[in-house]
Amino acid sequence: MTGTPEHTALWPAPIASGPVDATVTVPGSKSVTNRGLVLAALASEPGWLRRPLRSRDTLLMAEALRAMGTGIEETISSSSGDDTGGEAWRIIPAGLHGPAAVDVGNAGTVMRFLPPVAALADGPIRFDGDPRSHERPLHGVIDGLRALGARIDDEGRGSLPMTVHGGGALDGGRVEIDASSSSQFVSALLLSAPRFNQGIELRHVGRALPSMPHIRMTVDMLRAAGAAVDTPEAGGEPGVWRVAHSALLGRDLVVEPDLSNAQPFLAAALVTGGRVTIPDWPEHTTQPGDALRRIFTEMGGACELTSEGLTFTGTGRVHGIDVDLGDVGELTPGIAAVAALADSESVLRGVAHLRLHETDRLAALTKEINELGGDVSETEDGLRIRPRPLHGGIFHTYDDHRLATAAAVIGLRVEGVEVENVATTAKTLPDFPRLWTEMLSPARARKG
Ligand SMILES: O=C(O)C1=C[C@@H](OP(=O)(O)O)[C@@H](O)[C@H](O)C1
Ligand SMILES: C=C(OP(=O)(O)O)C(=O)O
Repeated sequence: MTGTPEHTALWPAPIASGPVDATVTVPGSKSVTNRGLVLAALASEPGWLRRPLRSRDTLLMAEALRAMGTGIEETISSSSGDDTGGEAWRIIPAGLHGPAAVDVGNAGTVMRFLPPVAALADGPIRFDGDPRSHERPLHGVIDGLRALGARIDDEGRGSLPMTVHGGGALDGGRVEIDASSSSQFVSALLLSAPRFNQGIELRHVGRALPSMPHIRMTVDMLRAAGAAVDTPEAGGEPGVWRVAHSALLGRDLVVEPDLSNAQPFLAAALVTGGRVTIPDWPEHTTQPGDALRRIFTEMGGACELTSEGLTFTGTGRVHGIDVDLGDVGELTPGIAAVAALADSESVLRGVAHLRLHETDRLAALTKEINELGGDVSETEDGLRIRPRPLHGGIFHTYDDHRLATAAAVIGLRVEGVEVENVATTAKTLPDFPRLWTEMLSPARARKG
């Protein structure tokens, strides 16, 4: 959260005139798309990403990899050759090289996953991004890469902007990092590790690691690309991951829908006592958004996973919740929005690291919900939310996509909520306003 917001464009959040009843097709996962791009660029043969997410974060990733020499062709695939239809990206790995400039925007995945790739490239790669990217932690990646043999010029900042002087190869080997401020430090070093001469033995030292499902996603995707990975969970040493040096295969990967971006739509079913179906909800996934089935059920709804997708049904009652969100931190803004509309108090724990996300999410949610008449207070590691009758007003979003979608959820039940800079949802869900309006439009309501 920084000073007075500069964006003045206001989007009147539509109120729900009754229970929503809709099917909402959610675009691909940001986390899977950006891991898929990195692994494909490091592979020894071309690969495909089908139904990739096309949003600011993923386009920045694609652009950065192109700048380092990777071929990425964006095509609309026909039904022949695959049964997914729609958009498909062909990724053609090539010798990675500088000089190049990478704009990370405010994408944690780009600013953290790409410096190890740049260390493998030949030549200088300059990294910079939005002002907020200078404040987001990067020390685990910088210190880790240096310990593995990389040359990085960050002018002593320990953060962006910086230049990675790629030497065309990296020794790799043993390294210790403190990844308690972001799981992405671990994912970043593991993703490129098969290409390090000695692979990696990565040890996390420090407080608890957040976002474990995202680390599992990294490990699963590495294994699917042919890498040999040892994890603490598979009977390995606690806090230690090992990746062997190996070639990576080019894959043909269909990207799952982004379950964290499904959150506001499921929340709409919950807070209006309606029903929303998300097609293609995966039966098994490492995405943290899958936890919404449990969390939103505890908050008063019910869900059913069928061949049609996930159908979530609200009952008209919304309960508070006491929950540790350390594993699923990116769901916090959406859960806070629902909690502000509940019939009892909520305590959201385990998310102190959200103070260093797109904005200080704990401060921003507290301030903005309280300005609508709410009673939210920050705890050491989260939020305490006591529901109060809310009123309309401007909800500032601090360039944070999840603040904007959280505000839209509140706006379903509170007349006169105006969301500042709803366009910031383009970070991961450019179509959000259209999808939201269509969900609410009677003409689009589910038939039968
Ligand atoms: O690896 C990933 O794709 C992500 C990991 C998490 O980061 P943190 O561990 O920094 O919270 C999550 O919040 C972010 O949205 C995406
Ligand atoms: C924390 C998030 O993003 P990033 O990948 O930029 O860390 C998020 O999407 O909620």
